[in-house]
Amino acid sequence: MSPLSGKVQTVLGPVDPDQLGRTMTHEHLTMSFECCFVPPAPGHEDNSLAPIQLKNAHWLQQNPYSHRENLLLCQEIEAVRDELVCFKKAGGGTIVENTTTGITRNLPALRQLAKDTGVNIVAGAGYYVDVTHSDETRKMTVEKLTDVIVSEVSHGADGTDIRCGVIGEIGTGWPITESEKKVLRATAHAQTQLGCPVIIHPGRNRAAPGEIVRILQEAGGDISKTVMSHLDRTIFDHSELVEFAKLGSYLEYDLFGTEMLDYPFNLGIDMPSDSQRVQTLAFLIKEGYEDRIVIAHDIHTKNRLTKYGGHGYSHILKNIVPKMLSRGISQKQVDKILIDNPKQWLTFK
Ligand SMILES: CC(=O)NCCS(=O)(=O)O
Repeated sequence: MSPLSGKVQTVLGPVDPDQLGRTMTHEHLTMSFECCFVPPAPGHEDNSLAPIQLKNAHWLQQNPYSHRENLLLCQEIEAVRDELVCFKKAGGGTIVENTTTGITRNLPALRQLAKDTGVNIVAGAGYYVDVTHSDETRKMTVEKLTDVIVSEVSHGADGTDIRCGVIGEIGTGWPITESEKKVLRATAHAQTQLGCPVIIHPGRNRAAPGEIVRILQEAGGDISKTVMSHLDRTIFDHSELVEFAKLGSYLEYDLFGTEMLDYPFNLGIDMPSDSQRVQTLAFLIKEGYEDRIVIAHDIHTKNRLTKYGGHGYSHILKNIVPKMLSRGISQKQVDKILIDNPKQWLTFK
C-alpha cells in the first residue's frame, strides 16, 4: 500500500482529504503558454503589441492567444497571490495547479503561494502536449517516462523536494501523436504504482476523450480516478456526452469565465457561454452523473486575472454557484461538485 494511501498530497505535504474544502480542479497559477501563440489576424497587429490595459481588455478577451505578453502568467505571482487571498475569503480551499513539463512549472513559487495564502495547492506531474516535448522526452521509453512521473510524485520534481499530487494535465492533441501516446501509457503505469489521481487535456476533437480513455485502459489505467478536462469545448452533442460519461471518468467543465467568438485552435468550435455550461451541468445531473462532475476556470492567460479586468479565481464561487442554484441544481449537488468529488478524486488509493 502507498504511504500516501488515504491522503491528498499538496505542495506543503500530505493532508487529510477533509481539509480540502471547495476545490478548483483545473487552474494555473504560474505558467507560460508561448507554445500556443496564434499570429494576429490581418489588421490586428497593433492590438497584438499594445500593452495590456483597460482599452484593449475586450480585444484580449476575444484574442487571448494573439498577444505574447498575455501568455506569460508566470510574470504575475504578486497578482495571483492577491487573487488567492480573495479566493479563500470567498470560501475556496484548494487549487489543483495543472502546469506540467513544457509550460514552465514553478514548484518553489507554488509552495510560497500556499504558505502565504493558506490555500492548499496540489501540483501536477508529467508532460504537456507534443509541441512542448523536448528531444530528450521524445527519446524516452514508456518505462523511463513512468520512472520520471513516479519520481515527481514520490520524491519531488524539477530538482526540488516538492512533490506533485496528481499526474497532469497530460497534454494530447488530435490526432494523438506517438510521443503523446507514450506519455499516456506511462501515466497509466505510474498511476497503477501510485494509486494517484490523473487529469488529461484532450485534443480539440469530439473523438479525442474516448480515444484517450481507450489508450489509458489498455495500459492498465484507473479511469474512475481520471479527470477528462475541457469537455466544454470538446463534446457538444448530448447523446455523445452520455456515451462518454458511461466510460466512467470524471467529467470536467473547466473553462468557466471564457467568452470567445472565434476559438482559434479550432474555428469549427463555438465556445459555450457560462449559462450554457451550467445548462450542461444540469443535464448531466439529470442523467445521473452528479458524482462525476468537477469544475474550474483553467486560468492560463493574464487577461483572466482581476488585475486586468478578468473574472479571476473566485468567479465560480461568487457568480456560477448562484447561477447553478437558480437553475435547479441543489446546494447538496453544488457541494458534491465543489467538495466531495474533488476530494474523492484527489485521495490516493
Ligand atoms: C493550459 C491549457 O491547456 N488550457 C486549455 C486551453 S483549451 O483552449 O481548452 O485547449
